[in-house]
Amino acid sequence: MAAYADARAAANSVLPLATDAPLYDKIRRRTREDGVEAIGSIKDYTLVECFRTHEGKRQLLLGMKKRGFGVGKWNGFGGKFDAGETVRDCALRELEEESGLVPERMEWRAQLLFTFRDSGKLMRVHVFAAEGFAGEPVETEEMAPRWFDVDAIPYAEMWHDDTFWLPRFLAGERFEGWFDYAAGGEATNRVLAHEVVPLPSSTPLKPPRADRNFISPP
Ligand SMILES: COc1nc(N)nc2c1ncn2[C@H]1C[C@H](O)[C@@H](COP(=O)(O)OP(=O)(O)OP(=O)(O)O)O1
Repeated sequence: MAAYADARAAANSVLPLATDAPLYDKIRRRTREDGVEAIGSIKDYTLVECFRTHEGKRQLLLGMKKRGFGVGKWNGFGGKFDAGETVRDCALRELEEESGLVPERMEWRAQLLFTFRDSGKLMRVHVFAAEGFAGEPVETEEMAPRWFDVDAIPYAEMWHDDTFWLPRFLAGERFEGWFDYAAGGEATNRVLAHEVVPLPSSTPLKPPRADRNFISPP
């Protein structure tokens, strides 16, 4: 089972990790040690964290998710890829669809991996920092937006993983992270183990192309 999953993950993992894939190795090791499938299928998402300075304070825009995965939690803006999209295209489209905003500047800063103890699903989330917006965000069918001072982020009402990586993101770091969720993922919202690895300074500021970034389980 584990060998099959490894082969399948390798075949599917067409979007290279920013680093040498040490986190994938650890995830595979966890599968072997626990006998719980950790890389059954890989699904890619984008997530955009929007910043502004308002009345002298640095602020982060979060949206209250109104439906679907992560409903009831504050998060950045993003989602799944449409056919043929690059990572950047997906991030820009999702941000505009969910908030009405188009940024002047957006840079890729992190890649997050999520595993769940009760499923073989591996989620890979490409995180951007965006800045420079003409208007105010609008409420959409998916998100109700609100600006938060960066020293008043509502971590208790967010995905548990945010407590581990968002402070580092706010500090301007670039990294790759792995967050291993307890069974019940969305409902229990508890990270059992995590790792955050800084990206080497030589890492390009844009993600690799994602031409074949459509990964479906066999
Ligand atoms: C599991 O932990 C997560 N933590 C954080 N911080 N963010 C997460 C986690 N899991 C997913 N996300 C992000 C990734 C995406 O930005 C959204 C989920 O996107 P969604 O499923 O809503 O995708 P859409 O294409 O927008 O969905 P629709 O089909 O409803 O349009 O959350």
